[in-house]
Amino acid sequence: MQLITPSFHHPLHGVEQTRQLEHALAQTLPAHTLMQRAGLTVARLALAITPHAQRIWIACGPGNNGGDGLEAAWHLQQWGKHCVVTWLGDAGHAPADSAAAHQKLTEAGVLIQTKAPSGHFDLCIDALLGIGTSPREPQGPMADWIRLINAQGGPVLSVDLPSGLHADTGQTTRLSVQASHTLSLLTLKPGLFTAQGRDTAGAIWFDALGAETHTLGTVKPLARLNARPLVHTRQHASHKGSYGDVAVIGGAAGMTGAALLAASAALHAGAGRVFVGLLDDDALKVDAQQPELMFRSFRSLDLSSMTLVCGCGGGPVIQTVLHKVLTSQSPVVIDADALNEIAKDSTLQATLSARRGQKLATVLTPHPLEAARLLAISTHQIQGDRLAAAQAMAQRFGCTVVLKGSGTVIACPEQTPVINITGNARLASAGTGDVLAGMVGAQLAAGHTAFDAACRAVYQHGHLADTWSPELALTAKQLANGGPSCG
Ligand SMILES: NC(=O)C1=CN([C@@H]2O[C@H](COP(=O)(O)OP(=O)(O)OC[C@H]3O[C@@H](n4cnc5c(N)ncnc54)[C@H](OP(=O)(O)O)[C@@H]3O)[C@@H](O)[C@H]2O)[C@@H](O)CC1
Ligand SMILES: Nc1ncnc2c1ncn2[C@@H]1O[C@H](COP(=O)(O)OP(=O)(O)O)[C@@H](O)[C@H]1O
Ligand SMILES: [K+]
Repeated sequence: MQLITPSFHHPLHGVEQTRQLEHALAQTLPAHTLMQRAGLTVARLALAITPHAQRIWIACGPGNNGGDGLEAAWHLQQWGKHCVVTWLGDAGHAPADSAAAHQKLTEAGVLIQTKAPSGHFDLCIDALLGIGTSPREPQGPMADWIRLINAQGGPVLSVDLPSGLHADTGQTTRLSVQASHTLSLLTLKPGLFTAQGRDTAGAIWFDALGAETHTLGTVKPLARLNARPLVHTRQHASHKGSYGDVAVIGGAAGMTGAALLAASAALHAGAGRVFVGLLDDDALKVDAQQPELMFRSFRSLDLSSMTLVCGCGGGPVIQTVLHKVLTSQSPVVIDADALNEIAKDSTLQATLSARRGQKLATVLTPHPLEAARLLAISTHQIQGDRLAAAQAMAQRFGCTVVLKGSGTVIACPEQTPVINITGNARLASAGTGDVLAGMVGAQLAAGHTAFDAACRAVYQHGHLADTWSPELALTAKQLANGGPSCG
């Protein structure tokens, strides 16, 4: 069993893949073994997180998630805990593993109740729903028990998934369990890490139930967790040309700041030289706070020799430069208003898609609303299945897509998508997206592929937020500078 941390690189399997693995593994083991292992590991974690808990409520649902709870209760009872077990199942109709667990617990003399318990519990174990969750709203006792678990206010350990959270998408029913810990069994599920997942699951633990890593590798995962990027030490005999040039194109009248943030971020993320092509003719010619940045008119930029970060603060006028940017042979990051203009224009969309045939590196960095415009669907639909939405955009435009938000998804045709778990809601502040675009630009300029550049930058962007001092405000400017202590 292990606690999942951002540096943990792991495949994420959805419901279908998890069932395939479960089936394959169960055939190699005596009956009920997987559920017995699940129950034991749940009981062990319960003990680890609340060693002094005496009164424990184990709320068990009608399926095999409930069976895991019954098995856990058996162990906790053996270890001297006062277990209050409630079950929504029916011994005559329960799945075979759960029915066996029910019989074992009954034979041990544990009372299994059907009514909601009263009083306070030192720990609630939520074994109501796992990967069998359907999107229908919980009703009756299931709904009452979820409310009661959430009202306890103490630690809640969810078995496999917080009840109500969908394993594949991270969507929840309106009523769902708010866990402080979740122990994901056999596989890690993508829904734990994106959309509502991170808010409902609490600390996420994983137990492979004895499955070997190579067994998990036999079924293609839906996604992977983003890995901490390797940091390469710079060769002594290198120079600024070794790290590439970035040109930020954007900053229409009144929106210079967004372009400056992206440029500053590219500079601090290691680009050799950073140019700024502002779209406002009356704009800055130099930034005294950041004299390293070189200001040029868009027309005078040699687009063929640099990585282009296009769109930050671009306004509608960005439309006038997009054809030239998209037909350049350079690596390109497309953000913000450039995405909105592409969404409106089928000719630009075709130009964008044509870059794939020329093997040109292209990264799109939409937030959910920009993604919705690109796919001509609603933000609600994007958020309803973020993995599928990022993959649809990557496929449609033939490039790498960074779908931002909690659990940013990075997708690219023919690659397993990646979910990033660094970062937190302190990033919900104006300009942090511009900073990310600049950071992706620096990684592209350093020579990484579009997918790797996106994965590296997204990880680092979130990591900065995770290690930010709690006493200090997180602003985009300081994020661009690499952190609050950096000026
Ligand atoms: N996979 C593995 O490797 C292993 C799996 N194990 C465990 O098994 C779990 C999967 O078990 P599972 O397939 O029986 O599904 P589960 O989550 O118990 O739910 C199904 C039941 O809930 C009901 N129900 C559904 N949605 C509902 C709603 N919204 N509101 C109300 N009710 C709803 C549904 O009713 P129905 O829709 O059929 O009417 C059905 O009765 C898995 O997560 C893990 O914990 C481990 O033991 C060993 C290894
Ligand atoms: N709640 C959150 N959790 C994690 N990351 C977040 C959260 N809110 C915002 N972010 C990150 O902050 C950045 C915001 O980007 P964006 O919405 O484009 O902002 P802006 O347009 O103001 O620059 C993205 O990288 C996004 O993933
Ligand atoms: K559960």
